[in-house]
Amino acid sequence: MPDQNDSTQPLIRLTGVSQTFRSKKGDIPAVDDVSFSVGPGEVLCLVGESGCGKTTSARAAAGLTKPTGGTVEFEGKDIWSMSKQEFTSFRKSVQYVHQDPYASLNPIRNIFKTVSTPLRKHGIAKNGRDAWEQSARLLEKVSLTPAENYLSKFPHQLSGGQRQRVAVARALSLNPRLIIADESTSMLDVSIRVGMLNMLGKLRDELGIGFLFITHDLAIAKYFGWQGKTAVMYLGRVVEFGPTPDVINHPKHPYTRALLDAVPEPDPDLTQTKKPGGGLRSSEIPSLRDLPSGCTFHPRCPLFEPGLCDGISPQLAAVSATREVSCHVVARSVAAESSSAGTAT
Ligand SMILES: Nc1ncnc2c1ncn2[C@@H]1O[C@H](COP(=O)(O)OP(=O)(O)OP(=O)(O)O)[C@@H](O)[C@H]1O
Repeated sequence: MPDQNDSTQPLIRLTGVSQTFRSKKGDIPAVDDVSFSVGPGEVLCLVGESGCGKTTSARAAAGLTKPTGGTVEFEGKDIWSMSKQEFTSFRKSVQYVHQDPYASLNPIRNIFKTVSTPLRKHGIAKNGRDAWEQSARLLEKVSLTPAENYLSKFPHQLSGGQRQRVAVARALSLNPRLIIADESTSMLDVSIRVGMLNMLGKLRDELGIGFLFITHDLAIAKYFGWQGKTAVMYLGRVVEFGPTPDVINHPKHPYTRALLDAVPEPDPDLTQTKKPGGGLRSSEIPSLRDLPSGCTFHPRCPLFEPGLCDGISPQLAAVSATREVSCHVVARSVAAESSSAGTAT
């Protein structure tokens, strides 16, 4: 059963997941052959430009859409082969916190009603008084204190940061094992963002909640996912994967380097990684309906080699014990480095 804690399995595992949307103008391969997993208390950041398939992958992980290919497992069990009861239990265990809390909170429901509805619906709160007390405790967990000051308020009476905390409190009401946070801090001011990220980090540490954290901003991945892993996505595919410090301090894929170059902030660690040549040949993102041949990044890539990169599609492959990169040129130079190291010894 998904509610039971099986520590040998990751919470969520996507294997070869693809999602093609049908449209009148043609198919849209939004996600192609994406694999990743997140365990209890772990953080995986999915990073990439708008439209690269982060939300589509996250929605597949949450069971909100059934992918057109591949499998999604929760604690080792294929979610699309689960019984109705198991699927309901899985959906409680994996909670999605949306980008825009104002859009996801019902404006005519006060905060008590917002937070207590799942408690009542799933029989977690026995009666009105219990629902009030549990809702207050949930608000305290997200540092909205004293909770009594917030329970009777409506979303429009709260700041953006406070609304986002209410959305997290509502997600916590079902004791989730995994939270999918989709750009959940992008609409907030920097100081409020940091407070929110610290609060999410506390939930990860204290409650052992796993996080799939979706962001276009590598600086946010660095802050929240430093002890976790980062997968960089481009046009529906993962192009680089590894421990966050390695990906950020030693980016290998030219797209990851370009994303780091685009981080507009005086962070000395990130600035140090900006290397000449990380700049793109083109700023234009190709259409998913008309993907470039070979490596789909080749029209923008500073390492582009005609005949190789526009001819063969690279696979995401291990370049070290912990890193995977999808790039012909990087794979070749890693292979050359290891063979010359082998010759030297
Ligand atoms: N239901 C849908 N029908 C058709 N196309 C879709 C649908 N959902 C997403 N897409 C398309 O799939 C692609 C990937 O979208 P997705 O929202 O997953 O990207 P994203 O990386 O999360 O972007 P953003 O950061 O802007 O949210 C986009 O081109 C998008 O327009």
